Amino acid sequence: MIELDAASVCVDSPSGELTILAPTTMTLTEQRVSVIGANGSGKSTLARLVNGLALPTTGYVRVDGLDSHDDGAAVRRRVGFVFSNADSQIVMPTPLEDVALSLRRLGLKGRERTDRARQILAQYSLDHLADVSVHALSGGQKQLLALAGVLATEPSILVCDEPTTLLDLRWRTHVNDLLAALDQQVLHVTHDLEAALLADRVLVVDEGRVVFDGTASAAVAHYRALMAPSTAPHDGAPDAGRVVHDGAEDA
Ligand SMILES: Nc1ncnc2c1ncn2[C@@H]1O[C@H](COP(=O)(O)OP(=O)(O)OP(=O)(O)O)[C@@H](O)[C@H]1O
Repeated sequence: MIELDAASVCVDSPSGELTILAPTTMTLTEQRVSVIGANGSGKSTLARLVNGLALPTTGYVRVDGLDSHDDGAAVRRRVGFVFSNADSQIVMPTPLEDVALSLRRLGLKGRERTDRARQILAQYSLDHLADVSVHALSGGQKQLLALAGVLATEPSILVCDEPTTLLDLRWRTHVNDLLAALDQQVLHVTHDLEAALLADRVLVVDEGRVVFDGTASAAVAHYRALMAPSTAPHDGAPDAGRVVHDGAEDA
């Protein structure tokens, strides 16, 4: 379970303190939560808050009851993070070594760790590439490897920040299908509205605040209206979500 309690993120800028995420309060218990919104709206900031990569300037973030400020290491162990560019995540020369490195976190050593890494690669149909250079992998294979490496650490929650943005349609579908089948709670930041439509709950972020929170279809409709030139965004159906204004919601 993810809880944000008046959590905001501010950064220093040449013109003074800049709020990049306004105070946000919400509890996310749904298995599949998507976050959509324009470029630069604050989606990644929200995602980074959830796994402790960013700390709230005000308020609190708790994951399964653990405070990201006081228990940062425990939160990061619990929340796996997948980036859009797998190159920023893969650090070892071969897939086998990369997954084996992730497994160090679980305390596995030597032969046991190598065997487990091979099993994990096989699970993701990457076993035939176990010992090749990671530079030889396609973009899709790299993203799959990054995902395998994160899931190897057995996180209880997975945060994916636009994991399919750099992938072709076939790989995008493959990665989305894998995410959909996971037992973990998944917070999926995406520009892929088809994927967002499959979520149990969708947050729309705009100009540093969550402006809509509700069912997938209502949230996507809200986002489309927000993005349409010179069209005022309209509220979702009352039972399908809520428009959020400064932490309060419309009746
Ligand atoms: N450390 C920082 N200093 C100054 N501005 C920042 C900092 N981090 C983020 N920002 C700004 O905050 C805004 C939100 O960034 P964020 O990466 O969360 O957006 P996003 O919705 O994920 O965008 P995209 O879809 O393009 O990835 C952007 O305008 C970004 O430039």
